[in-house]
Amino acid sequence: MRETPVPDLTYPPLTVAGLSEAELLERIFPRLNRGPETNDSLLLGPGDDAAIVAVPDGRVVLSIDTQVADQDFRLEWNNGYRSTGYDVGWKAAAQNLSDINAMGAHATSLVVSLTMPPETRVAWVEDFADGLTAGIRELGATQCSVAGGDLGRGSELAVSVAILGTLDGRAAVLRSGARPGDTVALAGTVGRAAAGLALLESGPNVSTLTREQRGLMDTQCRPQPPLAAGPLACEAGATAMMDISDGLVRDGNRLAAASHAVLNLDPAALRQLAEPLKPASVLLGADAMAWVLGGGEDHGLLATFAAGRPLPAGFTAIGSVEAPASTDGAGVTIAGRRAESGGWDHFAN
Ligand SMILES: Nc1ncnc2c1ncn2[C@@H]1O[C@H](COP(=O)(O)OP(=O)(O)O)[C@@H](O)[C@H]1O
Ligand SMILES: Cc1ncc(C[n+]2csc(CCOP(=O)(O)OP(=O)(O)O)c2C)c(N)n1
Ligand SMILES: [Mg+2]
Repeated sequence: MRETPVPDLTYPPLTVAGLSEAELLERIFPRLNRGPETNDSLLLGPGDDAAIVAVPDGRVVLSIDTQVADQDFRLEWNNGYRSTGYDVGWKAAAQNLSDINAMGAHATSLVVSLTMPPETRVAWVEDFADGLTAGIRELGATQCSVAGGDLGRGSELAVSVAILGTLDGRAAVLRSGARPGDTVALAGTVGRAAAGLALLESGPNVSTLTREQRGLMDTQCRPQPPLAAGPLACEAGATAMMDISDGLVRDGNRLAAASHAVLNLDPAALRQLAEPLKPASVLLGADAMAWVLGGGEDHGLLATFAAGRPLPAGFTAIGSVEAPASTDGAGVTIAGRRAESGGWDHFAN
């Protein structure tokens, strides 16, 4: 659990412009890598020109993801909630750990770059470091350390994380291996982060929200990707896998296209996924099914498994893989009918 943050009582509040880079780093370093675990692969951590990591498997899984203020989060949302540094640090960890999870791997280290306007409070940056550390630990990525990073000044607050992972000798699970007859399965949630985003953007004031509604907001601000499920799916012989960051149908279309297949989803399974989102959808006059089909950022896993195989822990069947009727017929269908895409596109949305 999160420790109660020490309030910043200085007035005016200390901002990053009031410290040197070295002084700011001195405040960040002790907040990183605080777990009891030791990471054998980190040979040299923060403090030199670059970090050094061992790659015992001979291969490294590598990804990068960026969050920019007002594109991926807001410091102040329309419902009055203020994203804490802790939220943004947690989400930076979660969305990057998720891409490693989606290959069937586990994360070993990451580097983080923070671009900040000069008026950013030092307390916010410290909270960011705490959130990053807590996200890694509490999501279960106990072998992942923060190997280093970068600080810079800019007009927008932006956070980039590049992350490394290992497959421990296994073959990765790609998007391209789904075959007709396979079961389509989901681990983690879909639609919760989108419902949370709708509450943050247009919902009633944050102070009036119920526990359930706060929980949806929390999924948007501090997502909980199912990190045990990726390596488990890999070991269980998943034929294809990806994480859902942009929406079930949009991402499902990507997996389907890579596999030259149709993912035919079961409407009853989709209705079950929508059911817990109903109260929030009624409150906002929104469509719970649209959140299930189009909502990104829960970072659940979409995977396919050979028919008849028991699904690994955490996965539920939501459909089956079929052969496309024509060469350009790959995509997602619901009970045989082509699904509308929706979902997130940075340049179209
Ligand atoms: N600017 C870029 N240059 C090269 N490759 C990119 C760039 N942006 C994205 N990609 C690649 O395109 C693929 C899809 O990217 P993205 O949608 O960001 O993946 P994900 O949703 O899993 O994070 C990834 O393999 C990614 O590495
Ligand atoms: C202020 C704000 N507007 C919109 C969104 C919704 N949103 C932003 S990015 C995104 C999709 C996931 O981000 P992306 O950078 O595409 O991650 P990737 O697919 O690369 O993992 C969504 C649904 C948000 N989280 N915050
Ligand atoms: Mg991904």
